[in-house]
Amino acid sequence: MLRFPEHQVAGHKAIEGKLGPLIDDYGNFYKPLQSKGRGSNEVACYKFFNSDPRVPNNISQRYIPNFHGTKVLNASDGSGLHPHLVLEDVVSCYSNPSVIDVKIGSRTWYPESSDAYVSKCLKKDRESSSITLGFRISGLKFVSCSLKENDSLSWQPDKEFLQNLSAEDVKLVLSKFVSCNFSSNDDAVSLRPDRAFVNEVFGGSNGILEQLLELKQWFEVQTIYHFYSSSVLMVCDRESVMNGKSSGGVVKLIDFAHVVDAKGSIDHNFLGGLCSLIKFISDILDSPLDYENNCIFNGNGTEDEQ
Ligand SMILES: Nc1ncnc2c1ncn2[C@@H]1O[C@H](COP(=O)(O)OP(=O)(O)OP(=O)(O)O)[C@@H](O)[C@H]1O
Ligand SMILES: O=P(O)(O)O[C@@H]1[C@@H](O)[C@H](OP(=O)(O)O)[C@@H](OP(=O)(O)O)[C@H](O)[C@H]1OP(=O)(O)O
Repeated sequence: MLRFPEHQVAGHKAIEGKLGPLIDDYGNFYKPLQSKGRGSNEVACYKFFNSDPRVPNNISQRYIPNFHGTKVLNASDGSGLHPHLVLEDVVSCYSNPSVIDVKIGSRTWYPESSDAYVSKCLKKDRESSSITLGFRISGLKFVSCSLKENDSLSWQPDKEFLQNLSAEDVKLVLSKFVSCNFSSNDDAVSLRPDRAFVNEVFGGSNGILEQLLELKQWFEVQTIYHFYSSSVLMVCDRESVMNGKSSGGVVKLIDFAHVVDAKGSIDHNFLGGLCSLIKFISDILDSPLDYENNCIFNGNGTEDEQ
């Protein structure tokens, strides 16, 4: 039985009669091929990552979701049969994952985009943290550890909220990804993050920071593709970490609709954004309390002095 992916945090969604991804009980994530060549571009990329020896094994096996070809399925929008990419559902092995989708790059439009497309992307890049930080948080769903009755267990702010985050807000949101101390939607933006899992999830030899650094090493040399508008998806499951079942978090590279031929040059746009994200995560690991002592998040994308 196919269903809407309950842990999907960004992108086109299979809700309100729209075309979006579906999942099954066997760990598959079915992403509909998008129109205007985006779907076929993505299929070509996944095929390439699966088979081309120029992509090192540590990159293709660890950071790219497994690809199982394409399958024609009934589309979520009721329009009939539609081809879908069959991907590994990278959150299927977790019961309550926290997920954050970070769109990398200060520029999300690809070369040869139409003027209208450039304007659309540039507007979003300017309004969000993309231009200033080299990345933006496209979506998230964080699960708290609260076992109190009536407490909401997850925080999934809307798109408008995420679109307006300052650098400090981004730091706080990333801190919340590794924290335990929020229990309702409102608390989620007003409490100081306790960073209960910062070392387990961001730190350590298997943690997210190390994974991002490994990805960065590849981007420092790869001249095959430029990844416009692609995301780094970061996942952690607090229960598994607490029970010692899983170490750290998981990093995956997703969304290859606008990946283009690099023509032999480094992808500075992606590399720059990745370095910036790495810096944010290193800072959170290295100086856990420096900014939390000075401000709290008031939920409006601004800070209040304490
Ligand atoms: N392989 C996967 N396993 C689990 N979840 C996934 C996977 N791929 C994508 N997702 C979920 O779906 C969301 C959207 O993915 P993706 O960016 O590929 O879609 P999109 O519709 O192309 O996005 P956009 O509208 O930004 O172009 C991600 O934020 C993530 O929550
Ligand atoms: O609707 P489209 O043409 O698929 O374009 C989507 C766009 O609608 C979507 O924005 P929003 O409507 O959700 O605000 C973009 O998401 P971001 O806000 O994360 O940029 C998609 O990236 C667009 O897809 P594409 O970039 O392939 O044109």
